[in-house]
Amino acid sequence: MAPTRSMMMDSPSDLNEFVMIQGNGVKGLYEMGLKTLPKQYIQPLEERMSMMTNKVVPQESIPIIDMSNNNNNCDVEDAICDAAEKWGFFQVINHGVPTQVLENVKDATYRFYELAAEEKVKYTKENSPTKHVRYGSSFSPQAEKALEWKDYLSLFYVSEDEAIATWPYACRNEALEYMKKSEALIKRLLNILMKRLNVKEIDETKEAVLMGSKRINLNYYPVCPNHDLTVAIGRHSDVSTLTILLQDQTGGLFVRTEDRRGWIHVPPIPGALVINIGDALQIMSNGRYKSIEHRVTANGSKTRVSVPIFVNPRPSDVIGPFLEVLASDGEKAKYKNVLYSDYVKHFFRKAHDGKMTIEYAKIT
Ligand SMILES: O=C(O)CCC(=O)C(=O)O
Ligand SMILES: [Fe+2]
Repeated sequence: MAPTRSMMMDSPSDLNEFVMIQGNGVKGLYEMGLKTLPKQYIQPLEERMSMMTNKVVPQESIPIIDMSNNNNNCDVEDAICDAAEKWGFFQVINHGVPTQVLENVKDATYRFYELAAEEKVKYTKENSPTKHVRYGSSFSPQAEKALEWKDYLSLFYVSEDEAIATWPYACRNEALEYMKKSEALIKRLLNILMKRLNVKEIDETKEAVLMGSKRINLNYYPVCPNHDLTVAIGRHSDVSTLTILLQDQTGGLFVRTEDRRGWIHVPPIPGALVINIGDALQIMSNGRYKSIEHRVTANGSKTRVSVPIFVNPRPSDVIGPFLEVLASDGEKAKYKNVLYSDYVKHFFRKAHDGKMTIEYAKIT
């Protein structure tokens, strides 16, 4: 029997069957014409953006950095390192990734989600032929206090051949092209950030630990009924070294203020990319660069897509503060050495919980 709207509202197992097992995602819920939010998505009061405790600070903004060659390189470098130290988040323009490549990957995101559920379901945890390709909804359903209004396709990059053989046809060329064309930007950013840490050269070992593996996610946030009662992504910081995020013109990404009392909106800028420091780089820089909490609100009138590239250490790498950072002025290590795959496992074991993940690596 086809599920009805009222079944969906009342029964967690029917909802799970429809969203996850059949692969309809929250996109399917939206397309059913639900007028009220199923209770599984209702977030506790303190997590809702409409609460006073989650004050939006409209006068604040993260830095917007023009990376074009016309600018004094030293100014650009300083702006990037300052932003990484103070905000952990910034936007870049004139970054060298062609606008067409960005437009194409957004179109490809829509193309994937417009596939029939029977097609998308081939990539769920239960069905996917490879653990490197995963289609899902919400974050970590078993662990969450409440579900999130989000569908995702997560693609772990191993090699071009493997990507061509296993990534969904609807989006694989565009996702690969976006990864390839952002490589120079990633290297430039990491070189700049390393210089301030006294790391003079990114040799093979450093390159592996900084950017030895990559994951690209195609996020889809459909229009949401009673959007104030839920979130699209709960508070978290990324476990990456760096994240390169492409967002569309909808808006909804918020970053924690420095005093942790409020949230700053990251305004969409056509052609820009949002860059944020992840936990791995906070650890490697011994806390010099900040991995900041962020979240995404659900939208009551517009569908939103975003495409982050998570630049990560390899799962088998051990990460800890770089010796160059500690040597510079006899600084004490704030973090211990941890196996990166253990760190990531720790992140996925629990619900989105702001900045708690990094406690795992802290020396107390
Ligand atoms: O959609 C966004 O703007 C942010 C996504 C995000 O934070 C993530 O995927 O980790
Ligand atoms: Fe994130």
